[in-house]
Amino acid sequence: MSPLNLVPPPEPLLRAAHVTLEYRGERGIVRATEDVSFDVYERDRFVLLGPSGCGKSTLLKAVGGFIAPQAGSLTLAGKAITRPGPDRIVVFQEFDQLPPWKTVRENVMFPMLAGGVRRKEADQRARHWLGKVGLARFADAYPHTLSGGMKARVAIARALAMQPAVLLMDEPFAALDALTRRTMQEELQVLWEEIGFTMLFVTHSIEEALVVGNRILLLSPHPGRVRAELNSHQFSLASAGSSEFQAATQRIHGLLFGELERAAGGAGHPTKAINE
Ligand SMILES: Nc1ncnc2c1ncn2[C@@H]1O[C@H](COP(=O)(O)OP(=O)(O)OP(=O)(O)O)[C@@H](O)[C@H]1O
Repeated sequence: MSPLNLVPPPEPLLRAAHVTLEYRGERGIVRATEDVSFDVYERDRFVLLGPSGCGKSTLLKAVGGFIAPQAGSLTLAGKAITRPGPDRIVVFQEFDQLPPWKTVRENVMFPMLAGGVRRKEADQRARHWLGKVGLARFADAYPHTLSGGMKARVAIARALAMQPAVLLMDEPFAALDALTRRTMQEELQVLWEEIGFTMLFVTHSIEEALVVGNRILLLSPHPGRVRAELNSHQFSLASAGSSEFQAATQRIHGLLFGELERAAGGAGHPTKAINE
């Protein structure tokens, strides 16, 4: 034992190390992110925040195993990510990803059955998770009869029923009206408190990042590079109107856009590091 009796820090569940991502098409190479590094630990609600086009979705796709980095590496529990897998399930904002000819319960069962889970167990797990998101009564309804918020809940139930190591969420609430969006953020928080899953959440809304996340990675405009990383566990929907919340919003805005606004002659906020 070392004389200082130091406890080694926990290993990250998900590690992005110097990740550069590119698209190669007929019109040449588009660099989406450059040299991006971050660590996600178990039970983190880790948010990728940045302006449109900074490569947030591309990073999520790479973590999902749909595209490979040009440089750097992505590892989950120490193993290189090389392909999609049931340990990383993505929830998108296009809820019409729910096949309309399947009932809500069949929609939740579908990926489990495709992954080899027996029908009886898939059915039990679907009912369990639909109960968790408050949709037990709608198990036999068809998606077109549901509101946008209810479809979002089905997508979340379907993802969590797969028991992924990391839940990947790509602007899942962006298409919802403001009130429903807030409700969904709150429900996600309640689910997380109850279950304690690990989540990687993409958004370009500063307020959403502060409410949903416990840690936020700020990315620069295209191509996305890391601007800063900060803790945000002290914020929730309840604190959204507070002066502390407003101050954090302003500071993040400055970190994200300060240089751009100064370059454009605007009243930008100074880019100072956040060391919380
Ligand atoms: N399939 C593709 N082929 C070529 N370029 C792409 C492709 N998908 C995205 N890009 C480009 O890669 C860059 C990053 O895109 P990405 O969608 O990851 O950004 P984002 O931060 O998620 O943006 P938004 O918030 O608008 O969704 C952009 O310049 C985009 O035009």
